[in-house]
Amino acid sequence: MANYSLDDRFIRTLPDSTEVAVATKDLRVFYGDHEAIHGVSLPFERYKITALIGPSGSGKSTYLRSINRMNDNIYGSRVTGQIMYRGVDINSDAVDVYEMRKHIGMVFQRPNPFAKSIYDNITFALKRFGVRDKATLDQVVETTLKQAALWDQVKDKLHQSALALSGGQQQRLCIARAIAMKPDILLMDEPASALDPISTAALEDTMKALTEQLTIIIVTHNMQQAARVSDYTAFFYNGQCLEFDETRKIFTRPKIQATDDYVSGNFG
Ligand SMILES: Nc1ncnc2c1ncn2[C@@H]1O[C@H](COP(=O)(O)OP(=O)(O)OP(=O)(O)O)[C@@H](O)[C@H]1O
Repeated sequence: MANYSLDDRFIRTLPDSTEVAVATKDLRVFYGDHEAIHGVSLPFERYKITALIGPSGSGKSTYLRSINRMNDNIYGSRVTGQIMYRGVDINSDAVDVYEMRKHIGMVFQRPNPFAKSIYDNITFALKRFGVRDKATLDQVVETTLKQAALWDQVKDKLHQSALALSGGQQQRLCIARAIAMKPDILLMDEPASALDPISTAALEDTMKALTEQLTIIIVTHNMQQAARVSDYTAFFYNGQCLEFDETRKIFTRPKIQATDDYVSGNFG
């Protein structure tokens, strides 16, 4: 594999007028003594989709998970630096992590519905946060399933097990479940990796439609997908972000050799 210089970087600065949903500043993630993310500073524009790309092991998932502090759950991990959200550093000990995750939700690589009905999957967290009114819950179920492009397929079986749905349907249910909390930001870790092309296309349409109400940060190995859905792309290599720019620039005229080699398939 070519040995790329980690000093060779281009990180686009967004104009001051840009509304930034969340930004990391000098974010470092450690697993024990191993520093997996070496000081990444990136802004994520509100209501846009940003794709995180890069070779396996470059730190994309670690970085993504740190944004809503999922790394807190990993024994021995430590995160330093800032994660600025609405003027608050949510990497601070003072932050209520469960409350914060209502604003910054996550969808994982493998669909992980609860072993409950479709309806209960969507309403579970809302009920835990005290929403009891049936009409309100019914409304949330219908709205979120429509947003996730699943309503027509499941409206007559809302009380059947979510586990009986196909993989693509389960993933869209997990999106409906995540958006039921009305998050401001949705983190998606390779959400289409277990899906067929038709389900993937439906998922990408759903993502684009969701940008009317939220900001998406997605890890993907699929370059066509990054080019199709995202507004910005960040290229990760060896725990660093080497290039961050508008997606069309990353895929047509990247400024960094490593990015060029990666997006054109000449890497490694
Ligand atoms: N739970 C963990 N404990 C210890 N080390 C970890 C853990 N998760 C990831 N790492 C290490 O952190 C580094 C970055 O891994 P990460 O999974 O974030 O990369 P990635 O770019 O998302 O890879 P992939 O594309 O293969 O999913 C790797 O060296 C990996 O071995």
